[in-house]
Amino acid sequence: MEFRTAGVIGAGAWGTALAQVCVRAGLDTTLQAREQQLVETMRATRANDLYLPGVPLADELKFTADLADLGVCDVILAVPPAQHMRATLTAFAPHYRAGVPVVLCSKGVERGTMKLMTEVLAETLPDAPAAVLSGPSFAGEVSRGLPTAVTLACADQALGEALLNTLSAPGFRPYLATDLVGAEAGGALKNVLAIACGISEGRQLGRSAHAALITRGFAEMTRLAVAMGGQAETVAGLCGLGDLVLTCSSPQSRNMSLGLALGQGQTVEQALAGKRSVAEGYESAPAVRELAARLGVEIPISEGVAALLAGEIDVDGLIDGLLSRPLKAERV
Ligand SMILES: NC(=O)C1=CN([C@@H]2O[C@H](COP(=O)(O)OP(=O)(O)OC[C@H]3O[C@@H](n4cnc5c(N)ncnc54)[C@H](O)[C@@H]3O)[C@@H](O)[C@H]2O)C=CC1
Ligand SMILES: O=C(CO)COP(=O)(O)O
Repeated sequence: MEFRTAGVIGAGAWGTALAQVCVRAGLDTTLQAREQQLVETMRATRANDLYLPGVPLADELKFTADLADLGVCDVILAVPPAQHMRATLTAFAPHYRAGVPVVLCSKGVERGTMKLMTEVLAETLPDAPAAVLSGPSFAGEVSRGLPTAVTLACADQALGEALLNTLSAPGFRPYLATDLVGAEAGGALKNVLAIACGISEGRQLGRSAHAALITRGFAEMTRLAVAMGGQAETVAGLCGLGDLVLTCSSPQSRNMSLGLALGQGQTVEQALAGKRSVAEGYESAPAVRELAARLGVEIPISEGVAALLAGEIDVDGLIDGLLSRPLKAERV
């Protein structure tokens, strides 16, 4: 299996950064943006000023607004916000070539259906071999070539190995896994938990609270992932713990910075006002909450964040609720 050409769907910050990685990996790469104007600007300025300002884009990178142009690619990376994955893949379906692997790079759970991106893929492109790419990776850092390591999950070992070789690039080191559900659960949950860490930071609750939140957040991430059919070992890797630590530790994270604003007293509307970029934790929180309830899994931190975002409680209510839970044995 050899892949020479890559098509990246979605020219937000992460799609753009991954397109840079593909070029660095030696792939002939086309980045698709839904905004025609952005395509023209990127062609003219070699920069994505809308979603990833200040990063010079590789000379070899090609741009298009037309999904049909990706129909010839050997591998597809799907990077729209999770809530738009279904519509995006449905629009791509007429151009999809059977057998071409689709690497899902978005982090979230679909609202309403509570489905993971692999399930959305199976319903929109039923014949597409799936992989999930997820891990600690801020677009701004990766696009500049700063190093990181991520999880690449694929159920088919041979395809997984081929994708691993295809997508590894200087400074970008994927590790192979077979557990797609675990990889997806980690990426979706860490965004909700990062909002909680941001709130703690905004309220100046201290480093101890921060560490306690990450640790108990990891416990609930593991519980939910396992109940969904994933493996605890996967969640303990880059796509779970790794990404949780990153996202909870830096205001570079859109999710953590949303929490910071809430902790500092802004309303949800104020904190999101004028934002062009997506905070997936905000988008996925209701679905994560519903999923956990359906599976009978306790996720008190994420549940509290979902309740706060839904306007059911305020920040004090969230903190009091977490600190007044019954005392119990420490376990996952
Ligand atoms: N930014 C980052 O550092 C990372 C982001 N991700 C994930 O990548 C996914 C995409 O995030 P970003 O690239 O950061 O997005 P972004 O926040 O930079 O940009 C928003 C994107 O949403 C697209 N969009 C808006 N409305 C749309 C619609 N109706 N249909 C389809 N697309 C629409 C825009 O065209 C744009 O590409 C998310 O799931 C995110 O969690 C994963 C790893 C790192
Ligand atoms: O997923 C990310 C880093 O791995 C990006 O996090 P944010 O979406 O919170 O910015």
